[in-house]
Amino acid sequence: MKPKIYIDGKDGTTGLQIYDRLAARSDIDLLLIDEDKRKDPAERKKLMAAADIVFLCLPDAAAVEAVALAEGTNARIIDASTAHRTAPGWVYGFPELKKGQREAIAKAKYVANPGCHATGFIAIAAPLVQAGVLPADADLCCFSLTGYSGGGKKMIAQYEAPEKGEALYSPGLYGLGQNHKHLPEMQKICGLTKPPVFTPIVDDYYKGMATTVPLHMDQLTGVSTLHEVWQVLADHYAGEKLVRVAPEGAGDLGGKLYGNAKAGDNGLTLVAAGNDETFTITALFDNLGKGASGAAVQNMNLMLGLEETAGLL
Ligand SMILES: NC(=O)C1=CN([C@@H]2O[C@H](COP(=O)(O)OP(=O)(O)OC[C@H]3O[C@@H](n4cnc5c(N)ncnc54)[C@H](OP(=O)(O)O)[C@@H]3O)[C@@H](O)[C@H]2O)C=CC1
Ligand SMILES: CC(=O)N[C@@H](CCC(=O)OP(=O)(O)O)C(=O)O
Repeated sequence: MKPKIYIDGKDGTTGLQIYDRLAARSDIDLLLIDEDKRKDPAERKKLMAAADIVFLCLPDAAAVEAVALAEGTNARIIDASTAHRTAPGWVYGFPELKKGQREAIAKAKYVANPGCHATGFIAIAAPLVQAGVLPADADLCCFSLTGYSGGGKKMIAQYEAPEKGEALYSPGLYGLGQNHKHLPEMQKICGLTKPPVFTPIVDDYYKGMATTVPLHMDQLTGVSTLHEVWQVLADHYAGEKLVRVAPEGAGDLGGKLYGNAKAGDNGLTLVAAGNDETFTITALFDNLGKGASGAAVQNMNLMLGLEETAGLL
């Protein structure tokens, strides 16, 4: 029997993108809810009870309610929201994080899919902390560009309104109170003692992210060249199919990194550029790919014992 999958919130930005990645697959059965009942708790519960895996693509509060709704069923849950990413009993859905992470995801009942900005930051900082190169108490900064689809249907409507305000044609810095909802997972999953100073920036393009951590070499221990830092990342991600480390420098990319470089892709590319004193490491990916829906499908594949990249390459 094919595994049964239900996407709660299928008509939202993340839900639709998961649907797009699964609709043509013949190795799973998608359970679809009647359009007029998509917010009806009783009907949603019925589909959850029939499903092996439920994706939650809902606002945080609705995701918490949905988990309660699924209680008592055999459904395993992949939550795309921020609600459970640092919650006990949930496995963080970033398989490349460390040894044993994919096995933990494969067995989990509850998987929290990473935040989009958090995905970029963690892809950079976690391997450096694990290798002992980046001290856990480092004072870090991070800035992160995202397309407007990162804000879901409401933000998409604002940016695509025919008479949008002049400001929306230019990059917008937000989270200036240092209270962005991804900060707790950025700190905890990397094993840092304090959060980075974080500047997310949304701009007038649909999708794609460039998340950057600038570093001074004297913040690191046991390394003295950019090449050695690059090597730590290259070793960590050796053999990975969805995360790759680009050759050192931004040369291959014409010396410039664009926020939409990986739009439409499910992978993530790390670029280390600069010199042996000051440098940046940037994660390029799609907020709707490795930053949300692609990652969610990768986690589903692992949980079902299927090829991890099925439907993603
Ligand atoms: N967009 C992105 O790049 C990313 C999003 N996420 C997270 O994924 C989750 C979904 O975000 P996103 O897809 O962008 O948001 P959207 O607003 O685009 O979609 C949310 C969907 O949930 C539906 N919904 C809301 N409340 C309920 C409810 N009680 N029962 C059933 N359905 C409900 C909405 O219905 P309606 O259509 O009527 O509004 C909508 O279709 C969020 O938690 C977000 O933080 C995570 C990573 C990246
Ligand atoms: C442009 C924009 O507003 N983006 C959202 C990120 C969306 C996202 O990643 O949501 P999760 O926290 O559920 O992962 C933000 O920064 O809040």
